[in-house]
Amino acid sequence: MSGPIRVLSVTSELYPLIKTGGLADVTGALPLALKDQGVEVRSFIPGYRSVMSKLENPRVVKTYNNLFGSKAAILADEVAGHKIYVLDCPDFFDRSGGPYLDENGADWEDNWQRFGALSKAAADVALGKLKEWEPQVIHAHDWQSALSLAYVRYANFGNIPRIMTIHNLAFQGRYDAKIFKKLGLPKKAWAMNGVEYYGGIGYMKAGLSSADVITTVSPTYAREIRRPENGMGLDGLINHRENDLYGILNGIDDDVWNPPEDPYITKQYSARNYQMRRQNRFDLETEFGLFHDEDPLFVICSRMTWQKGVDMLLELLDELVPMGAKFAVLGQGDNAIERGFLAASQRHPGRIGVKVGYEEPIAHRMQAGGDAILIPSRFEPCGLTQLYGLRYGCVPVVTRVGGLADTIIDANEASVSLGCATGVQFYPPDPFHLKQAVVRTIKLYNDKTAWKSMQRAGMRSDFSWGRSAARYVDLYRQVIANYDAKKTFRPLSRAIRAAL
Ligand SMILES: Nc1ncnc2c1ncn2[C@@H]1O[C@H](COP(=O)(O)OP(=O)(O)O[C@H]2O[C@H](CO)[C@@H](O)[C@H](O)[C@H]2O)[C@@H](O)[C@H]1O
Repeated sequence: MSGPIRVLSVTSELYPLIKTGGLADVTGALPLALKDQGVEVRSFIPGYRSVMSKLENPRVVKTYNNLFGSKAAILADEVAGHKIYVLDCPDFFDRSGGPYLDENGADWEDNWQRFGALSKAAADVALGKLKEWEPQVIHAHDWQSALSLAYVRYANFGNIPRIMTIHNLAFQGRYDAKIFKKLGLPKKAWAMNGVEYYGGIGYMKAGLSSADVITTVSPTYAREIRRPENGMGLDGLINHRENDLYGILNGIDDDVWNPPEDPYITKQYSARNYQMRRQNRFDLETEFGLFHDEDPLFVICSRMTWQKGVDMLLELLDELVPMGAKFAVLGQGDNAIERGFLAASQRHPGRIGVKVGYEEPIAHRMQAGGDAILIPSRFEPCGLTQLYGLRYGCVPVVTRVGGLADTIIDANEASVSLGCATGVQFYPPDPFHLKQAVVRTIKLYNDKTAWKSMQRAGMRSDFSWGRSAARYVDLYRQVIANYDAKKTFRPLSRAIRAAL
């Protein structure tokens, strides 16, 4: 094959243009890592207000008079090293509030149209309707772009290999059956192996059943979602697709998350002089209104949702503070959880500091100044904040689930004596085991030799994108090779699957 592999990545978030969570970090970093490995990724994203304001030199490459009832255009641009196509559709995307939620935190009522339109227009690009560029693979991320694979699959003309990546199965985009007619898909798509899902429409379901290959963001999560307790109703389908399912661990963008050159922190440092973190710790304590003392400083930087298990921590705070733990908390999400943390900070001034909101610079300062980052997730497809913690010498304390299980080496007797422990793991995710983990962490923190060794081992570990990007390259190569002249996909052989 000559020239770079051409991939269209379809996503509702992309750092640094629009981010609400880890999806943006991955779709922002992976294309750059793939560029170094001979893949040209162009990303297809919605023209939210914040995205439109960051465009530099947009060109109109396609127009629509009626895309789900609205006028729209596809713009091409290059921003922050990314080649992007932006769906400019003011009716759907030019509004205040977030990408998925309005200012009151409710789902936008027209999300099915907004992300239906995104998917339809992305499928047009995939099917070669732009004169300037034709991709060889379409790669969709999460439910918001999943329908693009169905549009490609059911198109009358053209077809290319279709890859679906699950970042989080908890969000699925489920809608009433009555929207089916408005999606513009053929009747045959209304089927159990199509877009129909428990009598309605499931966007994630449609993506999973239309994909040639499915990936998720860690090997352990790939196994977990095959079980009813983690499959969120899709475990049956996922088991049916077991031969097409791959777990590829996320990496981190080590230019963005880079302590020696992080512009957001007071004192830059590296693995060699990480003691300089002390100044960052002091400043973080000041920023969160915490006492300056030697007690361990736990940081939490997370969406405030059931998934993240932060409600379990809330229950325990009144017991943990007297044990000598201090907490700096940054997050937003569930109102009851946000209120709970704010109330706890009132009860324990100087020991618990809380900021409700989304602040990228503070997220960096927490990693650079915290002693340990707490991630008590009930499930975690990969998790990125533990990887940032490793790189910043902020020791991760995590549940042994999903990507957290794959990336952290628990501090047991063997790993501590070998100097390869990088964090603390606990299981199952419940308040009792969380409390034990915090107690164990405080003990380790007070053993200065063990603690330094954990920080150093974490900072030595390499979770940059290189290796994982190489797995995506292999996958792209294989799916392209397995498309025959009739443009149908031959499932990958067992030997190839094993090699991937
Ligand atoms: N209040 C706040 N202010 C500033 N920054 C904040 C913040 N709250 C969170 N963040 C940042 O958002 C990102 C969250 O990363 P996670 O891996 O926890 O992703 P998330 O659960 O959103 O995404 C899903 O997708 C990713 C990507 O595949 C998976 O790793 C993950 O398991 C899955 O649940 C990090 O960059 C973190 O620093």
